[in-house]
Amino acid sequence: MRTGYGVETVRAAERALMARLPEGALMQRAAAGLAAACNGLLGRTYGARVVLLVGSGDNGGDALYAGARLARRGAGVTAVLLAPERAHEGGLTALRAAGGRTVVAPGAVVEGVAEPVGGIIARADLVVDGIVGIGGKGGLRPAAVELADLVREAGVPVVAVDLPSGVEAETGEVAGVAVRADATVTFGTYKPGLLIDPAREYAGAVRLIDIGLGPHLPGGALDAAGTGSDGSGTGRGRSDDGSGKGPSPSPAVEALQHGDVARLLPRPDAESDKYRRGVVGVVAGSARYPGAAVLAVAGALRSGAGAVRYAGPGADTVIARYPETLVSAGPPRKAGRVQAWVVGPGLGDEQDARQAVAEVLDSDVPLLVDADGLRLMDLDAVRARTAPTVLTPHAGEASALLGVPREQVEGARLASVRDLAARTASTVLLKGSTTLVADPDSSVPVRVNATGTGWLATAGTGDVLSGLIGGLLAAGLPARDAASAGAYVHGLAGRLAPDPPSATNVAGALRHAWHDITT
Ligand SMILES: NC(=O)C1=CN([C@@H]2O[C@H](COP(=O)(O)OP(=O)(O)OC[C@H]3O[C@@H](n4cnc5c(N)ncnc54)[C@H](OP(=O)(O)O)[C@@H]3O)[C@@H](O)[C@H]2O)[C@@H](O)CC1
Ligand SMILES: Nc1ncnc2c1ncn2[C@@H]1O[C@H](COP(=O)(O)OP(=O)(O)O)[C@@H](O)[C@H]1O
Ligand SMILES: [K+]
Repeated sequence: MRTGYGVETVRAAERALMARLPEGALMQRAAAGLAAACNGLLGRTYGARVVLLVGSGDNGGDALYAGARLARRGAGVTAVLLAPERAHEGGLTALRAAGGRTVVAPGAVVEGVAEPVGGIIARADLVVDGIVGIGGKGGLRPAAVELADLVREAGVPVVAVDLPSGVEAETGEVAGVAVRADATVTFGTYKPGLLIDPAREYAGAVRLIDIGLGPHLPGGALDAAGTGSDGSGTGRGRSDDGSGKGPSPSPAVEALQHGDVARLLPRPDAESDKYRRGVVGVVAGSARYPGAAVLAVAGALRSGAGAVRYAGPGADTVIARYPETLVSAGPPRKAGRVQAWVVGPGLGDEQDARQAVAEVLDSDVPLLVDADGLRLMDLDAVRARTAPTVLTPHAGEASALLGVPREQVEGARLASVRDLAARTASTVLLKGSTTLVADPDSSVPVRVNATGTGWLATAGTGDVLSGLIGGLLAAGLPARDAASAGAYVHGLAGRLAPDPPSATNVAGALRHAWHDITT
């Protein structure tokens, strides 16, 4: 499990750890990791030109100490100071002692000493972005924007310290200009912003440096380095430092990894039969969109469920393509017993479709609602359900349900998915470049899936996903696990399918993804 913690939680863990370490030790660990990553990126440090962008906080301090280390290995290091009088003192001293030099940023609020730095940045072999880290608030200030613009125009390689400056650590939102990094070296734990778009895109390749924070984070998680997260996300907090600030008792976000998904996927045993393995019912497709029925069934057939029932007008098309499906042309209530329903892909909006959605909403088994089903469902009926409900909107569908513009959902994906889950009392999977899965209980970490690829943005892949997750629900997975494991397998299938894949190819590649995960 990869976990991302919010800023208050990180700070509480940092305080608890710092209380046990000599002054400055933590920053030295961070700087050592950062310098090692820079050495790796530079290839040859001796003689390289390195430019540090240095803000007034500890993020700038990390950059300065790392710069000192690079200077001692023969790099020519120049620190561009955004606030010369407030830059980290120890870091400045270390850099100067190592032979590094400092210049004042053009927009810095000091009189008469600013130097043009555009040329220095343009000639750099590497820029280290230490403008601001987890202490950042709101969009970058004008002087920082000016530096970010210079870096973008220069097109030189950039390493961000802890976070790309300008992105929101807590949410993954980006208000205005932010630094675009090729790599981000982050300390102690991932931050949600490093895992969620649009911020994730600014971070480039993220490297986590273990600075000993893990045991002080709730749940004792140590992230991808893999030395301690129990993956339960229950997070009995050990981070309480007595400050009374009350950090969240669990990670804000978590991302399943191969091993986690392998443990979740159903596996038949000696006692299994097709009913015990779960029967999933698919209500999808219409005269207008018959293909959606086939694609949703294709996903369900590769979900590990014991059987797939199809109910609706696409029965003949489905049986012709997949003879193993149990089909009926009537309404869902006449289809026979199922352990979970999938409703919505390509359903259209005729009266029959409306009725079918109402019927499955009324059922007492887990239910996934997608696509047209999201438009046709009655929200009060959704909230009144006793069995788990999973909604799988893309940003457009989520915006309609929330009554906000689509851009607002795309810019604030974490807040949107949480809001929708709370409002609908459902597990919500928000599709897109990073798929998010939120539980109706807001204290439960949001799952982030990053296995996808832009190639998945093609018609019909969402239908395959619905069938797959529905099958996992029928097999008995809890809603959040079914949705996040389904997104993981589906994203991986998108990568394993030949480029450029169609939805049919993605469905076909599900078995390769499954095999890749479980063996
Ligand atoms: N936690 C850990 O375990 C460890 C943390 N470590 C490091 O410490 C970092 C956190 O340091 P931090 O707390 O000093 O905050 P930081 O990110 O430097 O920003 C504060 C400064 O930025 C300024 N500023 C604010 N918003 C701004 C904006 N929009 N645009 C421009 N400027 C803005 C703000 O100015 P002010 O509001 O005071 O005028 C203030 O001076 C963390 O990210 C990591 O790198 C590691 O060393 C070791 C382990
Ligand atoms: N840029 C992207 N990167 C990765 N995955 C994406 C991207 N855009 C869309 N996807 C994925 O593609 C699928 C598209 O689903 P959906 O929008 O419902 O399409 P359709 O309704 O045509 O089936 C979802 O799984 C979504 O997460
Ligand atoms: K930074």
